[in-house]
Amino acid sequence: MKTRSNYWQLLPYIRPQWQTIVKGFIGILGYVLATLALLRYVRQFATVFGGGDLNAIALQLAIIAAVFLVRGFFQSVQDIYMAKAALRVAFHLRNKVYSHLQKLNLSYFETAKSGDLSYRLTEDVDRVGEVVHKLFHDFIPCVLQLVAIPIYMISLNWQLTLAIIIVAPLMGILIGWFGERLRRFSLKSQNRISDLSAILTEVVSGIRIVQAFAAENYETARFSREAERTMSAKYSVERLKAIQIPIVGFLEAVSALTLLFVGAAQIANDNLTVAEFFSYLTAAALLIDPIGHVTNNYNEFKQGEASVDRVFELLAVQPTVVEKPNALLLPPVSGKVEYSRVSFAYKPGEPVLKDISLLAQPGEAIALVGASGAGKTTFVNLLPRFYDATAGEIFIDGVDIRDVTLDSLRRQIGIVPQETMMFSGTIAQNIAFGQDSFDMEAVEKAASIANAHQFITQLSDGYHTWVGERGVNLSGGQRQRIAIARAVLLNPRILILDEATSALDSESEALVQEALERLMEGRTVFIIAHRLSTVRRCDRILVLERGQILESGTHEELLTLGHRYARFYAQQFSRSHEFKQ
Ligand SMILES: Nc1ncnc2c1ncn2[C@@H]1O[C@H](COP(=O)(O)OP(=O)(O)OP(=O)(O)O)[C@@H](O)[C@H]1O
Repeated sequence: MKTRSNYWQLLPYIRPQWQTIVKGFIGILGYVLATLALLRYVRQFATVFGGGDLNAIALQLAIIAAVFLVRGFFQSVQDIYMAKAALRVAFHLRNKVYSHLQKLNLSYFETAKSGDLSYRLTEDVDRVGEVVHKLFHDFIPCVLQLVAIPIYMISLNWQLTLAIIIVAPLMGILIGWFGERLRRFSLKSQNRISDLSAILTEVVSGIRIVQAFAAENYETARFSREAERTMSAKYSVERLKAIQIPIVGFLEAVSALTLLFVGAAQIANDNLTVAEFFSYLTAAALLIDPIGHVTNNYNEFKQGEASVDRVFELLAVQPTVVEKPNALLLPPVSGKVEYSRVSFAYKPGEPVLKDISLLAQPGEAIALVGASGAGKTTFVNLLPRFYDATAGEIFIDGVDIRDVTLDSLRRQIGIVPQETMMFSGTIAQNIAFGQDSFDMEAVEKAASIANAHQFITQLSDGYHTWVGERGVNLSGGQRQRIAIARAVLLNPRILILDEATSALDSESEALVQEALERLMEGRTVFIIAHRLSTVRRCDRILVLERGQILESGTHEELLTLGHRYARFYAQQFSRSHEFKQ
């Protein structure tokens, strides 16, 4: 059970804004003092009101107008600084969540829904910001007024004040009761919207599959079911609010009527003058607004708590692959890679790699072949520490990869994936991905080596052509060559290549092959190979089966051996048009 609200976790984000908050508080203080001054001048005005001295009345009204002006000024000060502080809290929180997200492991993203994550980073963080804003800009000033104004009222006439506050505890209990329910309903509603947005993201990214399977109606029905759930969750929130507001309003009205009655009785008993009652009524009227705000704020805080929970839930997810506190920088390596009795399991008790040992010399190209699910991807994913081996060690140039910083390790390993992801930006920025500033000449050179220069220069804006979302569409072969250019520019000693399975047209294929060969030259390469031409060219071929190295040797050696690889070759490579020699 939750004992402490997650709101407390916002403190480290609020604290650095203290200077701005103090300025805002000066505004609040000025505002409350001006409100009290207003009550005083209303009382003075009430004494001259019935006297017929128009000059005196005009003077009092002018003073009241001036006090209003001053009060308005302080209100602006408070609004400006508190808004600034709250927006900055949301800004830092959002950045923190985003950078935290980047450090989480692949395993997290394999199960997380991207729509849900983006909702947490946008809507939820916004709502947290709004809550902080409400707290400083609305709640605290209102609470101050709710303290200051009643003190003034008590000093004027305590019997009257007592009449008002009799209903207050009842209201408090009611507000609390409603608030807790609102929080629960809101959490449900928020989760529903998140689910909805997850479906949307899923379908947008997989629209080709949806259309190819003619699953539009199925997806529309699924979305509609989810949307209906979202609607009823929201409806529960609104219905609760709709019940709460009139109940609280009724209690307010009862207090006002009681006040009128007790006021009349006090005047009849000569305990109160009419002017005092005038001022008293103004004070009571000034209380209505803050009471309403505090009620609403309380609801919003309860609703916001759901967002705070969701944001901090994400921040609480710990990466499983972590750097040692005293991790060293991996010095430039020559590219010797050693797997020493490495085992790995995604789920305990279900090993995917079993006791694998391997020594790759600098510059050696190693092809990994094997049936789908044999563990090839898992094997290469251990090297940049996307996952950590469950048992055994991996060394690069004799250094255990768990002893060095992730950054220095990953910078020395280039990866060319099967599907190249383009990020929104220019072609040049995509080639120099992850670098703030880069040398254009080097980018062009890398593109030339990757056989990409020519097609890039033919694009409308050359290297400055926008790609990624809402950018130009590149063909599969062009994307692969961009990925190769990325790796060339990084110039790592170690390379991981995941060969694309989909066939390219023969011209494109030849360009990619040539680019890959240039890229591989002089580097230690692990390549998940699907094409025979690649496999044959490698120094060593590892045949993986059920997480173990079944055979190892050159193409010729393995063919002569006549076991698994030879069968594999006969079954797959010889008959597949993709595996051209
Ligand atoms: N994130 C994961 N969580 C749980 N199991 C996984 C995960 N990724 C892969 N596996 C399982 O681990 C085994 C090895 O998968 P891996 O992707 O390494 O094989 P592969 O040889 O690269 O296959 P393919 O050629 O199809 O990509 C498979 O049984 C797969 O289902």
